[in-house]
Amino acid sequence: MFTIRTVSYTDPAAPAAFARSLRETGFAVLTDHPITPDRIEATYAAWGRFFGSDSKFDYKVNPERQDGYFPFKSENAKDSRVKDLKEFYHVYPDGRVPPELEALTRGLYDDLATIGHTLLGWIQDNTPDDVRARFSEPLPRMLEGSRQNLLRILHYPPLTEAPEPGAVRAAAHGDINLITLLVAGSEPGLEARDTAGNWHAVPCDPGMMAINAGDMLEMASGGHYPSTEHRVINPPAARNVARFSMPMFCHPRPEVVLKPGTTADDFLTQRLREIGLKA
Ligand SMILES: O=C(O)CCC(=O)C(=O)O
Ligand SMILES: [Fe+2]
Repeated sequence: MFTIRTVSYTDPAAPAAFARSLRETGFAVLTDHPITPDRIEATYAAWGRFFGSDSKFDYKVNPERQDGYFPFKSENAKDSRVKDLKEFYHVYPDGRVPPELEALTRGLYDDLATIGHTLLGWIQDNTPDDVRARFSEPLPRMLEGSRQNLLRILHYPPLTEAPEPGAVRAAAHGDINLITLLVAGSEPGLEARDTAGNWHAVPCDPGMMAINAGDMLEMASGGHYPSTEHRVINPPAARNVARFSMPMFCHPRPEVVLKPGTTADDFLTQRLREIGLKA
């Protein structure tokens, strides 16, 4: 059975149910979280204007710092030959954000980072002792003082022509980081894969937030929390519209040891090469 549990952020039983869902499926869905649908909609609208204007080309990604604008077809999933049908912008605390988007985006960034810290505390407290003993430090502490958390603003344009065979909005992949927080996308399309290879739509009604475990949490927990593959499928012909989403990737401080001999920085560098974002 592959059941992604939906838990209320305010329910005292939420932390245990949340950790259980992550353990069983690599995913969990939160309701009653503090980021309101209005705010999400306003953020998508403002970034939609940015992606619709040529000023985005003034913010082209700085390959050293990885901040800024990544044009359409920059990234491929690990081991995928074709590029994803998306353009996106990477927000880091030390990186650039266009001035008209600064207040909205930085506010959201900070609130998501705080929620991420809380959720890592829930996971920490609800992980069996033998697994917890592997963590080089408590999970929430891995995030404290981190400048590496990444808010990615994604724009998947409507499909204009028949895409290259195999090209999708986002090909199947696992995330690199500890956990990812995904407020509801502007359209459906996100799916998660169970261990038998079947795909399941991830609930994404307004007001929901999906959370998934990434490769770093899988590694640090010795596989207790699976980094479940997920993808974003192309829109149906009857609803060929743009889709916006904004995953917050919670990343440890670079020197955090994920497993003996591997720091977060070592792991990130290796994975960025694999997905074509770093030379
Ligand atoms: O657009 C989405 O809903 C998910 C995007 C995603 O999985 C990613 O960027 O890693
Ligand atoms: Fe992802």
